[in-house]
Amino acid sequence: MQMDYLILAINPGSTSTKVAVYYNSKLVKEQTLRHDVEELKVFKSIIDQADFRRNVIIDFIKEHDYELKDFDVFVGRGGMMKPLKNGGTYLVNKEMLRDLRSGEYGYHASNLGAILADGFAKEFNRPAYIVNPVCIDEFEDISRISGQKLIERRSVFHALNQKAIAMQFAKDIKKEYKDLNLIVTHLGGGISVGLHKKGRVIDCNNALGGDGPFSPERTGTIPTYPLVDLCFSGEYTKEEVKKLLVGQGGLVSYLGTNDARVVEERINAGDQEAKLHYDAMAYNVVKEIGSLYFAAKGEIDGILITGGIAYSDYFIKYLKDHINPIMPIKVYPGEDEMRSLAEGAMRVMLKQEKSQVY
Ligand SMILES: Nc1ncnc2c1ncn2[C@@H]1O[C@H](COP(=O)(O)OP(=O)(O)OP(=O)(O)O)[C@@H](O)[C@H]1O
Ligand SMILES: CCCC(=O)O
Repeated sequence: MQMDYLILAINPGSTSTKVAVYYNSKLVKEQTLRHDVEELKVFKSIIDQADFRRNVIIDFIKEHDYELKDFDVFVGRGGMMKPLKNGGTYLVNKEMLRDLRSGEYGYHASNLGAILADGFAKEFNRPAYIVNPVCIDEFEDISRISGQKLIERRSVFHALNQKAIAMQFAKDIKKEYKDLNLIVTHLGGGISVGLHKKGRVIDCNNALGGDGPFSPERTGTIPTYPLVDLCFSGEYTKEEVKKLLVGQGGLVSYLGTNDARVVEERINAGDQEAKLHYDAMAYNVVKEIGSLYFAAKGEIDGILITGGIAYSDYFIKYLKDHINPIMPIKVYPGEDEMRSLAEGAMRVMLKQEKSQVY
């Protein structure tokens, strides 16, 4: 059995495409290729971005003197598919690609993970996988109840990173993930706050359309009656309304950017509008963490903060000022998604784990 593998990990996010080369579990090269709102605006749908993101990845590969045929395995972030009861590594198959392309379960940048990995893999007859997709569903029944029988709450969140960070924290304190109760907050283009009870994410805001805090580019929970009025105003198509909620919501709608660093530059230059809306985003994150803290009766072993915005001293100070008096937060800036993708693929290649079938 071959024991050494060169892996290409592909992680399409709402504001970036992250690409990494791993030699077995060892990181060789990693790059975050950022996409401006304007750059992505020209595409009608996320699936239409496939060629654009594929070319960006090919440029990365060439720049680092690799060729596609050098890779033994391709692994992508998993997207919006039917709810999956089991976490882990899934082989990309036809049914999965069909659901990701059709958008039957929704569209998100991560739908492109399997599509791009499969496209590369097919050229050289290599396998393509996804790991812990955003549709992992470990909700308890009580978390599904929305308040309207026709609408059920769904588990859609940054499963790959939330789980990776939760496991990292468990390791740091020399405990097992399955023995801990945690609140994990991912602060990216989208924001998710999950309640992890003994290794299962039993509640979480739906990071994609959406409840919970607003994010750099999404509304999260908004007043429902005005939303109904907006839908029936005749001014917007269904797709346009969805875009107002995801893509053109949150900071984008107030400040015209999804880049928290740009917002902070404006705050530093004295822009009060920027400060008000950025603080409001932090305020809403605090409220979400607080609600899960009490939902868990305060029996929480750690409150963890991760994602791109966790690099921000300003944002973290706001969270600390509000949360630390109850329980000190633990900050893991950025994400561990690329390593999680590579390790998920490795476990299957080394036959330590069987890949799951979608
Ligand atoms: N040093 C920093 N200070 C403040 N904000 C930052 C910093 N670095 C990145 N960010 C912000 O983090 C956000 C992007 O986070 P991240 O890279 O985790 O998201 P993504 O992968 O594009 O989307 P998602 O995580 O929702 O899939 C952007 O708003 C970006 O401006
Ligand atoms: C589930 C949402 C993932 C993202 O925001 O990127």
